Amino acid sequence: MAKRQLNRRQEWRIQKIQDERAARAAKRAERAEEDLEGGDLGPEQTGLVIAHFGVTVEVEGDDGARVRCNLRANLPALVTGDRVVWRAGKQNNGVIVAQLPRSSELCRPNAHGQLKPVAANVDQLLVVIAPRPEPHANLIDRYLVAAEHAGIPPLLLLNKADLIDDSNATKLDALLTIYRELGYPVLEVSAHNGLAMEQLYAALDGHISVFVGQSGVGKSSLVNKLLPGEDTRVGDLSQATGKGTHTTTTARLFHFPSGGDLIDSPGIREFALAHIERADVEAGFIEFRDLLGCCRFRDCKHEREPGCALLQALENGAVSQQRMDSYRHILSSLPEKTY
Ligand SMILES: Nc1nc2c(ncn2[C@@H]2O[C@H](COP(=O)(O)OP(=O)(O)OP(=O)(O)O)[C@@H](O)[C@H]2O)c(=O)[nH]1
Ligand SMILES: [Zn+2]
Repeated sequence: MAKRQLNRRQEWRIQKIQDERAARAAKRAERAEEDLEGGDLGPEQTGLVIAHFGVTVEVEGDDGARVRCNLRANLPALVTGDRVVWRAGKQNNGVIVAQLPRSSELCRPNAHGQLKPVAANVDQLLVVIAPRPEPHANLIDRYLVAAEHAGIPPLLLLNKADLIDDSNATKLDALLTIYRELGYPVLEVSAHNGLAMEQLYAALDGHISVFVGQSGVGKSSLVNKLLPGEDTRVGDLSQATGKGTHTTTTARLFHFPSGGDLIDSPGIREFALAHIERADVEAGFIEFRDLLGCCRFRDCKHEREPGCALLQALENGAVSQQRMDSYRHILSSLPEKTY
């Protein structure tokens, strides 16, 4: 009973905080609208959301200047990477007046299990692997399925190429060959000795990329090398409020000096399969696509059914055993209801 009361009280306090926040946001939006009507704002211009902090976002104008903006009341939630139309205010502030269409959305379930976009317009997913920790094909495949599902082209980045030796070269090569044959680009680099960094710069140039991959493969090392002098762990809430630095977990967009952008946050690095359903997994294995719908039974689960097009492809080598194992492993890890 005591526990329940405590929970209710906590719920009430959370609700109160949320209500107050919403009221403050509405007030700000109202003021922004007043400013608009008063003609106090500059002309409409386009910009890029480089970070968002609750109800305000940091926008980079096309001239590179960064401005903290409120959102006009009728706008949907914006995320890092969104392109917007905005108007500058008088004190390094501004108002977003429109959101431009997104080319892609990276979504993750929030604390309540609802799927929410966390980054927009990402057009390259770098799946980082390394000789150590040893890569797991089914984890790579999870990222590839997630990338296919989101419509974001993936690139496999083998970091720590300096650790390739006689003990692991054959196995790594066999693994990477599967992906190369499927048509996925593969790049071998080393954050430590700088191997193939020029090729990495070229691969990043002109794209908005995100890095994903298991812990310890060297994502931070790569990001630090690509963004020298930039503290990627720190948000800059402070600049506008003057209240000291504030480490944030919100996604943030960075410009690589060599060209291209990165959107990064701890949450994005964990982007994987939480929200994906059976049909998406099938479609996410690109070599299955032409075969889907060709099985004798419409509801074929590709286990041991006669006339199964996937099993046939496995037998004749068009589908590799490793990818089939991965597919089954991923399916078995999905929540029951989606199976
Ligand atoms: N030999 C070698 N070691 C590397 C290389 N890149 C990173 N490392 C090392 O690998 C370890 C893990 O690197 P991190 O950059 O922290 O890896 P991460 O993927 O960011 O890990 P999480 O933050 O846990 O997700 C560190 O000890 C790095 O020094 C590389 O190219 N070669
Ligand atoms: Zn089948």
